[in-house]
Amino acid sequence: MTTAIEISRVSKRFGNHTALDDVSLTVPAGTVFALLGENGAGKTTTIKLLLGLEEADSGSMHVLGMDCRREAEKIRRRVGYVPEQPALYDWMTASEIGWFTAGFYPEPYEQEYRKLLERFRVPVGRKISQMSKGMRAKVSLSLAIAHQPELLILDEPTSGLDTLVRREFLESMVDIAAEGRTVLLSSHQISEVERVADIVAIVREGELLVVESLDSLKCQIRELTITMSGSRPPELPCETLSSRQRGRQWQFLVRTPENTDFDNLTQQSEVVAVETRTPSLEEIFVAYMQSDKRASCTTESESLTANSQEVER
Ligand SMILES: Nc1ncnc2c1ncn2[C@@H]1O[C@H](COP(=O)(O)OP(=O)(O)OP(=O)(O)O)[C@@H](O)[C@H]1O
Repeated sequence: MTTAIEISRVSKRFGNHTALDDVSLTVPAGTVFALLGENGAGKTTTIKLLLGLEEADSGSMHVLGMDCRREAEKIRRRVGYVPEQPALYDWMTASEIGWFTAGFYPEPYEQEYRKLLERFRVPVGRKISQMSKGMRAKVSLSLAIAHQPELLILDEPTSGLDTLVRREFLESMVDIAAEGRTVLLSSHQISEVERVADIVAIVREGELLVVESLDSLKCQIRELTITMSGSRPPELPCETLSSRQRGRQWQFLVRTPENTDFDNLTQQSEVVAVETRTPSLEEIFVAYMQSDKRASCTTESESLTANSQEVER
């Protein structure tokens, strides 16, 4: 397994506020890796540290084998980055901004950029100031990928874009990963992430709660709806991420080994019926946000390694 990003025990504080707290994770090359978290969770901070735009207080970070502190400039040359609010020169046309940016990269940057504008149907002669939000986003993405970076980092790439543009963006990410390149994506649009991500990391207030392949998360997390004849809650033989009671019905999101058979729960006294369902990524995300316990990252990184090998195959 080759590694695109390696973050080891990184912490970052802004004054008294801890933006990242002892975060470690590995992004295998050729995957779409999604960083999920609520506002202020530390997603943008992670991205800025990776690009050397901020410096970590402790720990180490490597991108494509390069040290984020010492080799930031080299990293920025090899990585494509679409920030949350791309800063584009408003007075330039789409074509001019491509010509200008081409000066920083080897050929055939401009040619590739023009092909991308054509694919995204962006009018090349239109000034950035006269473009819609979606068109600007497409220009940003084209600028970020025209040098065919091995790693593309996108911070909230689809927020505020319409469904069709969002779909185009997501399809480009899948295409990029299919070519063996890596995409790191920070997002609030969880249902979209579910369509494209291979690996998901959930961050809450600077803490990494889980990092795992999406397939494995979806195999191991189940929603259980248990109907009881009395008021006592059922006893569960597994880790509970969230629970909710409505009268005599209990709903749990639980984490269990794959293929756990819950039928034998009906042997417990007062258990009348047990139903199971695979939750959506959004439901899993909400459960982690509401869980008060920090999940064991050691176990999960172990399973991540196993699952990344699965992804590679
Ligand atoms: N330059 C800074 N100075 C002070 N505090 C900062 C700075 N940058 C980020 N923070 C704080 O660090 C925390 C993490 O911010 P960050 O921008 O990484 O969150 P985020 O997950 O990207 O949020 P969002 O989804 O809203 O963009 C927040 O509490 C934020 O206020």
